[in-house]
Amino acid sequence: MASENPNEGKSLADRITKPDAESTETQTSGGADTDGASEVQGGSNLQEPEYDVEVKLSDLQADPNNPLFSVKSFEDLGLSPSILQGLYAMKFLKPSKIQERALPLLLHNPPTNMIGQSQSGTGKTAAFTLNILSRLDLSTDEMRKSPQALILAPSRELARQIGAVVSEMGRFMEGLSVAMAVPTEGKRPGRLEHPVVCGTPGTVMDLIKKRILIVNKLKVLVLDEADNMLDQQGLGDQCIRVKGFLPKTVQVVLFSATFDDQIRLYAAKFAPNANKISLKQEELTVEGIRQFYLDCVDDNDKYNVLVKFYGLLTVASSIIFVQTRQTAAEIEKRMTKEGHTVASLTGGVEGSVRDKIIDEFREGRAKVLITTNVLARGIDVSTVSMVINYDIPEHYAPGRSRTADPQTYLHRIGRTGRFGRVGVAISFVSSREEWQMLMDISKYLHTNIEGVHTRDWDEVENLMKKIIKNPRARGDFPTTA
Ligand SMILES: Nc1ncnc2c1ncn2[C@@H]1O[C@H](COP(=O)(O)OP(=O)(O)OP(=O)(O)O)[C@@H](O)[C@H]1O
Repeated sequence: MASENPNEGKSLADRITKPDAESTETQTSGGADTDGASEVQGGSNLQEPEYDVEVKLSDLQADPNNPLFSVKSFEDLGLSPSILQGLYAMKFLKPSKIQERALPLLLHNPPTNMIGQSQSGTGKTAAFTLNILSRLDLSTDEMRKSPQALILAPSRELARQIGAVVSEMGRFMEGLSVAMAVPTEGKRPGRLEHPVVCGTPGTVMDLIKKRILIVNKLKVLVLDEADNMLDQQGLGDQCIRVKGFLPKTVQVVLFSATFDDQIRLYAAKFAPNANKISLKQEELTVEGIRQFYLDCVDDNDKYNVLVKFYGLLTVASSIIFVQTRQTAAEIEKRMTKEGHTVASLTGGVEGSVRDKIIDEFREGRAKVLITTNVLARGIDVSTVSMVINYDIPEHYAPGRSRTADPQTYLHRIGRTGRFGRVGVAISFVSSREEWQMLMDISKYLHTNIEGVHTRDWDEVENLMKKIIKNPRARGDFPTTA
């Protein structure tokens, strides 16, 4: 089907310099102390040395079995010169598979809804952002002040991260500005007069009701982490209410790394007649994330193992996921006492304090982030080379036997291994029940989670170091004896 994208066929303006390939607010809070699920943000710049990144990334993007593979270039996708300029400034040389597949469908006119699935860290943000930027009308002052695209995300951190990506990718587009719709301290000065608005559902709903956010010119609605947004009662209701205020013609775009069968049906109602890009169950995990589990004697022993682990390893950055805010606070206290610089961010923290904590981690001032599921999704910090599941992710079902939550596991471990990098995910197991939950996750994801013996810490150290040393996934990992 031929694309009717208005930018198609336009030649590149001379001023665009393509980099040389050779050189180159959370509303989620599950229970009293167990945070729901949400995500973080991230700058889009690769933080590894350029020569290393470029050479190896191009290998990955030439492999048809890799989620980063593509045959087309960004120019082939019919993007405008100013957008291409933004992409090249970010050192995006080639689209990933999801970008290459989704963009022609998203850009086609008349606009069609989309439900898109792709593994963690494979560039879904750019896929929906490029559609938004391509559809904006910034030709008049009035339009530059009219919200035309709305992006909803489950956490304050993820909303901020996406907002930053949109601004960066569109920085050569005259008249582009992005407004954040996340909880603020104090009163808002006035209307949100920006073509792109990015926020969390509760705040967005509130701003629409107060007529601070005027939505009658809205063309695109994106739900990032859509399964999570539609699945959680509070968030789902708010998303539906927000959509109810938007013009009927709005293009609804849903993206996530996971859509289980039930949510898929629901998503199809939220985004009717959508183009769909789906993954098979066995395609959900990315090759670069090596998964292990460590046996701990009991719940108390988990902390000893954690300290031992951090005593051995100096990894670039790592995230420790726990089930409750109390556990997060306890680990923070104890690790700080041991001399580690850690940051802890849970649903109990609010507003701009959250921004400070996540920025501290992003900028590498704190190398360890302790968090709950509130940051399980979307966070993009490329230096994260290790994720620890201090507690195995499980569904909150009081009074019933414990059941594993494979989707949350997948999102948590996906905070490492971003865009072809390698990473290690380690889950702590302190009972037979937890081991069974982990095996259920492994079966669900068709993935191998290897046991590591804590009897021989030298071996543990060597293994982790070998994996983390290699910045890109190449399929030649060392294996356990
Ligand atoms: N075409 C590209 N070339 C180079 N880097 C890219 C490209 N597309 C995206 N990236 C980088 O890859 C990283 C991961 O992208 P992104 O955060 O969009 O992943 P995602 O698919 O949304 O992951 P998640 O499911 O965890 O939310 C980001 O740092 C982004 O800047």
